[in-house]
Amino acid sequence: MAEKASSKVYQVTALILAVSVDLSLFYASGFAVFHRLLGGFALLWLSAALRWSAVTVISLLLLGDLKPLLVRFLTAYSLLPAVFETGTRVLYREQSQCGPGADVRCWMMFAGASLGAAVFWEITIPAGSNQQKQRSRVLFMRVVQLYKADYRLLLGGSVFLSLAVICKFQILQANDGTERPIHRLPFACFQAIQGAACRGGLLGCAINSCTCRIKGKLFEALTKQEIGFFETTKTGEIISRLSKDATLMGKTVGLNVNVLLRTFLKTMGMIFLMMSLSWKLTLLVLMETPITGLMRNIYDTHYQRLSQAMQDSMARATEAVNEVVFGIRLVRSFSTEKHEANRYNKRLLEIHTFKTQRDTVRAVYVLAWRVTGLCMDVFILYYGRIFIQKGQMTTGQLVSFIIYQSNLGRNIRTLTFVFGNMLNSVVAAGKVFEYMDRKPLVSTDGKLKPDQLQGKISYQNLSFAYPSNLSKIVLQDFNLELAPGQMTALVGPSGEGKSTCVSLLQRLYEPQKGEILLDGEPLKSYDHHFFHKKIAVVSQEPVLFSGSIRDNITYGLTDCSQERIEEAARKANAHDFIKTLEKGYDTEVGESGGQLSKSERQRIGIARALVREPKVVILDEITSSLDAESENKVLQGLASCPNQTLLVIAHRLKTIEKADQIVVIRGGQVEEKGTHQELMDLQGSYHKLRNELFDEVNSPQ
Ligand SMILES: Nc1ncnc2c1ncn2[C@@H]1O[C@H](COP(=O)(O)OP(=O)(O)OP(=O)(O)O)[C@@H](O)[C@H]1O
Repeated sequence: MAEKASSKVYQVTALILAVSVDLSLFYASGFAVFHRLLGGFALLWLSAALRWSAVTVISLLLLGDLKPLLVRFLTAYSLLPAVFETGTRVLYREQSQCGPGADVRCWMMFAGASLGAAVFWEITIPAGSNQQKQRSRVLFMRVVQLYKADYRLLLGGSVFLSLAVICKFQILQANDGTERPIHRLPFACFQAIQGAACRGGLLGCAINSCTCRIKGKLFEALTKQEIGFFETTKTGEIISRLSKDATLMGKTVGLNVNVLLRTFLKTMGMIFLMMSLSWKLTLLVLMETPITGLMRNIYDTHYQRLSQAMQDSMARATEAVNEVVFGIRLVRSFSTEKHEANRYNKRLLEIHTFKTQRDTVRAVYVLAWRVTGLCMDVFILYYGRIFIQKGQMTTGQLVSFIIYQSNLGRNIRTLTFVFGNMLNSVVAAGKVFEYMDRKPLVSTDGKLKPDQLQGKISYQNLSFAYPSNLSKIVLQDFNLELAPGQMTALVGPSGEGKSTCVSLLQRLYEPQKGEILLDGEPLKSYDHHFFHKKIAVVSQEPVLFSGSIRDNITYGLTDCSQERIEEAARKANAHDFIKTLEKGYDTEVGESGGQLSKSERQRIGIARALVREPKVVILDEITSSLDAESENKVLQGLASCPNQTLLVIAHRLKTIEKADQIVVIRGGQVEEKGTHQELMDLQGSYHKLRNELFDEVNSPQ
């Protein structure tokens, strides 16, 4: 306690000492300058340097470590009096009121101004933003690289841009009331319009072309991601990156850089013209820039936050619509129309709230921005009048200056706006590149493509949890062998890991421990296309894409003869029903195969798997949509390919009994395995399970 109190006393004493030393130095430097002890500016700046050293050393002694904001404050605070005095003497050839005879009001004014400047600096260029800047630069250069293919369009656009800017100046100069040739005005106008139109057209083409390229690349990268990625990333976010962020990113170079460059050139030209009329008024006008920059910065932060929140709500609203459209049968049969309408209204209200907040922020910003512009106009008129009275300017020059200034004001506002936009587009580019650069956790760069494949599968000490729920171990030390040419049936209670075994064999996920071998080689060492041609899967609900039956059967294959298609369809027991259709194999299946029955979709799914002549066939509960006869025919068809390894998840007793090996899975492990007879004799899990299934099948409804 006593220690704390003494430390407080020490700090207060040190602070008083620091302020006293600084005030003494402040007055001493004023006194020395006043009496010209060392002569003019040299002394002014020497005393400023001395003050800076003194306050820095004292602050270091007091605090031990100086934060960047404090360093900025101390620097501004020590140097400001010297800057102010030098400026007044050079510009007005007189001493400022805060010169040698300065009083404590000046001291406080400098302290306040320095604090304001340091805080402004901190907000606009925060300390530690170097890393961020470096990253933005790298991202920007990467976007520029993407524009490489459109360099001709960009080059043409830049030429027309320069032309338009030059002509605009000619127009302004011809109009500013000074003695410049007016007869060239119509030509300059024509050139400016032509330049602007051609520039817009060419750059627009470049933007569109680059945006398409970005979207294409992003989509390609997305399709390579593992399933876990899609399970852990929101659909709305993926769609937002593909649509909004990719579009924003495409505009980075083509639009923002173009506007930035054009406005920058115009601004520079305007400043030059204004300087030639009155450099003092020009400096006054330029003081608006940091203020509008700061306002824009604050506005951007809030606007982006609210826009993001609004987009998230929009994605949720779209999701709600999608769910209802896809599940309209369920909605109707549970009569939840009102409930769904309320749910959607709630989402709309959320969007509306964020939109209102965002618009309010925009309105406040526009108001502040207009008030700043108005204040600047008043200042210009006030000082302009003074300069006219002093004979430093003519009325004509002031009018010309005001014309330029209104142009400059517009340009400065455009510059801050485009700069903000550019930062946004670089942030968007960062998000897009994050997906483009993402390496899928399930790699697809294996090279192995053996001429002969037996189809022997071994699960070795496999442990696995789904990426969306890593805490729940689904398979643990799982070991299993599937022999070539044999049929293995996976059975077990629901939710014990049967489908997970299949997903891992398809390489939809990567196990956390252990691995699966195909003919003694890890699955990941096989070439991606080769592997998926050799392992075919038919799932419970096969997905069909819109197109013909033929397109769906040959999905992903480039050359596939009609005989091969028909043979696969026969094995899948699909050929007969396809032949009865008016257009046969050219019949359109509709969106997601909606024009076919569940069983027909299933059989086309089986034909699609078999046409690839795979070595390993996986049937994941196909019995749920096939009747016993169809399933029998499918299994017979599969039996006609004796070398195929068949893995079946089934609940139908007859299917299971036929298997060469039956594996009971419970708790993510193999509990029992053997033939039907062996397991029945064992009187264990399988026996019990079978009795349960038998009871289910025979129970009176
Ligand atoms: N994509 C997923 N993300 C997270 N957990 C999952 C996922 N898929 C399945 N699970 C969980 O993993 C466990 C095993 O599921 P799996 O689908 O492999 O069981 P199953 O034996 O095939 O069941 P069923 O016979 O009902 O199809 C379940 O507890 C399930 O909740």
